[in-house]
Amino acid sequence: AETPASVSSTVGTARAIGRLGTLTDLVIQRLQVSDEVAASKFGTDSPIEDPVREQQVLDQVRAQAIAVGLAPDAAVAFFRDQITASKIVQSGLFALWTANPEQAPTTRPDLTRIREQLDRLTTNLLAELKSTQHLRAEPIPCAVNLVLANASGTALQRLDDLHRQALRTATHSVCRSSRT
Ligand SMILES: O=C(O)C(=O)C[C@]1(C(=O)O)C=C[C@@H](O)C=C1
Repeated sequence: AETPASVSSTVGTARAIGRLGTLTDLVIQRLQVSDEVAASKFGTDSPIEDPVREQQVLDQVRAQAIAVGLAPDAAVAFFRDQITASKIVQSGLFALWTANPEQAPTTRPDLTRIREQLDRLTTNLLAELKSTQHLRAEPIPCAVNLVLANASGTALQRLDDLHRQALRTATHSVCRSSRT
């Protein structure tokens, strides 16, 4: 039988299953970073929605998509979903922390640092969109792999209802976003 230590180290390195596993892991990481974004803003004057930053993210996506040979409009659409999903997580956590102040974060992470993390995830997500583009153009294999990756990623990362809902929003166009 495995000891608790080996179980937790297995979980720590566990990866979502299948050909969309890495993409799904990166999408989940971005949602988990959104918890940090929420913690950086909660109890401050900074609103969840920052249209100027959103435009910066999407401009960066468009430029990098062209550079790696992805259809820029499809890449931008995928990242609009990632931003929507981030706002779902942030609003859900704000509501939770407002109703249950004892669960609110006690330290406030630096948003500039967190955005650097998000920028690195943008690059990694675009690379993964590129390396899955042929699979994503095939509707049935894509759908099968997406279900597998989402189910395994949800279980391995023990996502709660809020993050599951965000994951669905974040991945709903994965099997269409390879269109040129
Ligand atoms: O950078 C932020 O302030 C975030 O909240 C993250 C993020 C994103 O997902 O990239 C989400 C919502 C904001 O409108 C801008 C950007």
